[in-house]
Amino acid sequence: MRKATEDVVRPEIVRISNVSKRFVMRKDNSLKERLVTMGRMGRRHREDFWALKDLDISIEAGTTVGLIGHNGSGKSTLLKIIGGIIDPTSGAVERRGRIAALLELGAGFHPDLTGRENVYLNASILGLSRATTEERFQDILDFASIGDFIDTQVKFYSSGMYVRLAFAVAVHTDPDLLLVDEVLAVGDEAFQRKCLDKIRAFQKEGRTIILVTHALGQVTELCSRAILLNKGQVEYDGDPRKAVSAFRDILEDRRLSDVAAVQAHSSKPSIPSGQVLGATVHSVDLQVRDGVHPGDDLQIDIRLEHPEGLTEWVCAIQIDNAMGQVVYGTTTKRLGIELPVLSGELDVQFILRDVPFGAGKYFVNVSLMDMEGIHLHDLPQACSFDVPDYPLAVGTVHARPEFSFSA
Ligand SMILES: Nc1ncnc2c1ncn2[C@@H]1O[C@H](COP(=O)(O)OP(=O)(O)OP(=O)(O)O)[C@@H](O)[C@H]1O
Repeated sequence: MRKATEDVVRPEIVRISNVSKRFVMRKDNSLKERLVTMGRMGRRHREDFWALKDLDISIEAGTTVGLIGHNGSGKSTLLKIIGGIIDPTSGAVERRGRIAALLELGAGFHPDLTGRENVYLNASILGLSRATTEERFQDILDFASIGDFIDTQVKFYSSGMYVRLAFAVAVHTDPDLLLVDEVLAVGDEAFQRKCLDKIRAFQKEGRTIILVTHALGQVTELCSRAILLNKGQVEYDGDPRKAVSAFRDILEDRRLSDVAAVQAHSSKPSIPSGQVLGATVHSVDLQVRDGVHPGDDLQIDIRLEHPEGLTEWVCAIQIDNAMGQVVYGTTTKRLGIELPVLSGELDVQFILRDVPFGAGKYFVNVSLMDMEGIHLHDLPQACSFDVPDYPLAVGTVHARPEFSFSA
């Protein structure tokens, strides 16, 4: 087995020079338009789309690089270009060593062949001799753990079984460079853990891994470098934590403009039922620098209005993390608060003591409800706050870790 190359100058394993990729999009017009333009189809219905623009990236051997970015930012296209599955429209890609690629499901295996036949076919495409494949076959089978399905045609496999076998073959072909595109998300948790262990073993052996993932925790945990793509260009390249935080900023900008668009299109209720006009959130201790820190008291100021007077009502807050999962919620009803009549505008405040949020971005949603819990008006993502990185742990909950052992 190879040794990690920690203190050696690392050679370049991939060089991407001035790479751009154009796709031609066919615009489907209505049947009427198609009939009218019949015989003159072609260019009028085709549109160039640049999935990647002028990329210059150099990847050193022995590093683990995460490619992140929102849907359609070009991550898979870049990975396919690195793997030589597709060619760039312009620019050059140089690579060294043996490559194993786990790209989209369905690529690489022949549906009519059995798992066993596909292992031999796939291994030979990846450069392994038949004798070596035979030697490693049992290991591949053990890793995939798909049992008797190995002699079934792969067209009958579930997506999980498929990815198990594909990953097992890829990691047993002794690759210098392993490319993994999101496919790991398909397997069950136990298998994902097994794959992550294998990736860690590869790292120790000094192999290079390029990973496309939407699991941002994986990026900060596994990668030594992360590249953030945005509209086919490199937005950030370097420290994984900084890349993830820059990505969250992009996500927030998109979210806010989506929310603004929804609000602009949603018509006001015809019967006046009250409104949440706005909300702000900040740490009660205004001395506190950037963001909200674990242990701070969080203050949410909300402005509500009702034109005619609402006698029995409830104000609710819900805090979501950047993945849209609810992490906290409460209402004035739960707190047993008797509210005054809501007539005209009114400011209310929630103070959450001693908040234990883990690093990341959080969104505050505010609702005005009646006593039965019927929503009279919602203001989703009314405001947001950031909790800075905590080097000792990841996750939505903050807790100070301590560790001890006894022999
Ligand atoms: N074969 C193709 N023909 C036309 N357009 C394509 C093709 N492959 C990708 N695209 C377009 O290129 C853009 C980048 O796609 P790509 O799959 O690389 O994005 P991604 O960042 O991997 O997205 P996701 O996170 O959704 O997987 C998208 O707008 C996509 O529609």
